[in-house]
Amino acid sequence: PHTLFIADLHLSPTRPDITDCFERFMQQEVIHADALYVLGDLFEAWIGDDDNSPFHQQIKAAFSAVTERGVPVYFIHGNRDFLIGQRFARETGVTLLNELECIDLYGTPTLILHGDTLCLEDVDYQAFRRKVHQPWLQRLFLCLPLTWRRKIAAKMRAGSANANQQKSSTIMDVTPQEVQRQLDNAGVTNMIHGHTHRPHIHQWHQHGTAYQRIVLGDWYDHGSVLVCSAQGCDLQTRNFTHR
Ligand SMILES: O=C(CCCCNC(=O)Nc1ccc(S(=O)(=O)N2CCN(c3cc(Cl)cc(C(F)(F)F)c3)CC2)cc1)NO
Ligand SMILES: [Mn+2]
Repeated sequence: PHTLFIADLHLSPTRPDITDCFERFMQQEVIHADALYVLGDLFEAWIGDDDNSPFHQQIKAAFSAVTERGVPVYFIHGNRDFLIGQRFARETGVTLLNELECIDLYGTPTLILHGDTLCLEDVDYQAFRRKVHQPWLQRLFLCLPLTWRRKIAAKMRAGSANANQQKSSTIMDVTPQEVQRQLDNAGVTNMIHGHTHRPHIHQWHQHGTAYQRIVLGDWYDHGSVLVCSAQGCDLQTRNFTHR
């Protein structure tokens, strides 16, 4: 019995190699798991559940195949796919979670989140996030014709790509004080998140207590999967096949 965690796949029609690896992972591994948690940035972009392209249908079918076999799949929004909604959940059987959740991981209470809310030094991003998380703006955006949303999204992805290149790598990492604050606020000692694309199992002590923070890796040039069981957690890679 084991539980699987992935994040930051940034699935897009331009990267069929990532999609192939993801589909193989779903068909061969997730069907045998207790559960799968997707901790955000599953997609490189998401402009509404009504964007029903063949690519989106392909990914949705991969989720339906495992949820219909009784394997629960949970999703936490990332900074890219924050507009994934109830229609996607209904069509795939995926359960949407809040941005911060505490789960019982084989007896260890564990805080799970995407991780972008831990990066307090990236003030531009935090301002962007506050803006696009306003319910009225989300409702307005989702009312626009898909063609308009596609144009706006293309501009914004170009914008965030070049903004990211200019940021120093440290501001793109988590703020340690915020990590500790979130753990102590929840009263737990274990955390799993993605977003920073810096896979690692961090372990430290604070006032005589042992803490652990597991960061999931992105799927840019190979898959990254966290396999957790009663025996503990193991951060693993999955190779892409040559196409
Ligand atoms: O990625 C990283 C590094 C950190 C990068 C941070 N930057 C980042 O995430 N940027 C970004 C995220 C999503 C997209 S998008 O294409 O999916 N899409 C664009 C249009 N969206 C929208 C929604 C609303 Cl409510 C309102 C509007 C409005 F009002 F502007 F029109 C637009 C919906 C989402 C484009 C860029 N780490 O993993
Ligand atoms: Mn992210």
